[in-house]
Amino acid sequence: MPSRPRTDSPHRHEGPAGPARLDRDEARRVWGQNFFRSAGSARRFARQLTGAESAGNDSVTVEVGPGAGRITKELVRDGHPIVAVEVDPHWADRLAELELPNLTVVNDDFTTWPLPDGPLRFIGNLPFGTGTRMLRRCLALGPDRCREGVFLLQKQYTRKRTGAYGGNLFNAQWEPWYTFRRGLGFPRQEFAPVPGSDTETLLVRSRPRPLAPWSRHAAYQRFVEDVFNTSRLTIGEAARALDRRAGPGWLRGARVPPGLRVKDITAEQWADLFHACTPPPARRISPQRRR
Ligand SMILES: C[S@@+](CC[C@H](N)C(=O)[O-])C[C@H]1O[C@@H](n2cnc3c(N)ncnc32)[C@H](O)[C@@H]1O
Repeated sequence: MPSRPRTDSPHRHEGPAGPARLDRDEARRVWGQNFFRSAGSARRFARQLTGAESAGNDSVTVEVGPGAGRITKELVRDGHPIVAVEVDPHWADRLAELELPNLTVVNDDFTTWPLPDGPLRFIGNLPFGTGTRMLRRCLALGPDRCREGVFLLQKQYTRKRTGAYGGNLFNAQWEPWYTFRRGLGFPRQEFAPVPGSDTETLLVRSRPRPLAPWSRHAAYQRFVEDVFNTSRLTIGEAARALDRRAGPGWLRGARVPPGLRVKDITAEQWADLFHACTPPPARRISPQRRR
C-alpha cells in the first residue's frame, strides 16, 4: 500500500453512477452529499471504530465516501493505513491534495470497486440512496474479511437493523456471522446541506464464533428467505407450508416451539432450525472404506 496520497482512477464508468464529473448541485443530489458541519462531530463518529488490535492488526481500514475529508482527518491520526474511496472526482482530488499521511485516495464507485485482499474494517457516513447496497457489499465478504463496520445511516434504517421493529429477513440472513448494534446518533442539523432525516450509527462486528459455517451461507440465506416467503405468522405454520410431512420434525429437532412468531426467532434459533432442516451434506465414503 503506497503511503503517499494519490488519486487512483482504475475505472471510469459511464453515467451518473460512476465517477464522471457532475455539476455541484447534481453531485450533491445524485451522490447524497450531506457533509459533517463540524470537526467535533466527525471526531465523535470516527472514534466509534475500535482499535486495530481488536479487528486484527493486519486489517486495512476503508472509508466509504470521504467527501471533504472531515472523518478522514480523524482516522489518519491513529497512523493506521486508510483507503478512502470517493466516487466524486472533485472531492477525490481535493482530498488527495491535502497529502494526509497513510492515506490512499481512490476515485471510484465503492459498489463496484475491487476491494483489497485480507481483513478489512469499514467506516463511512453513507449516502442515503446507496447505503444499503454498500452495507450488503461489506457483509457479503464474510466474517473473516469484513471484521468491522461503522456506518452512519438514516435513523429509521439503523433502528430496523438493530431490532426495533422485530426480526426481519435481512437480519436473519446475516446474523449468524455478524452482530448489529446502535451507535451514536447525529441530528440532521449536523450536516450541510441538511438531509431529510436524522442519522444513527450502525455498528457491525463479525462474530468470533459464527453460528453457522460461512461456506454454507448461500444455503442458509435461501432457507431463511423460504421461511419468510411463506408469509405465515408462526414458524409452525411456515414449516407446514414449506413441507407438510417434514415440517414438525425439524421444529422438534431444533427445539423451537411451533407457536413462535417468525419475527421473534432469535439468531441462535434460526441457526438451530437451519441445522435441523438442512444437515451438512453427508461425507462420501470411499469404495475402499465401504468394504
Ligand atoms: C453523506 S456524504 C459523507 C461525506 C463525508 N464523509 C462526511 O461525512 O462529511 C456521502 C459521500 O459518499 C460519496 N459517495 C456517494 N456514492 C458513492 C459511491 N458509490 N462510491 C463512493 N463514494 C460515494 C459522496 O460523493 C459523498 O462524498
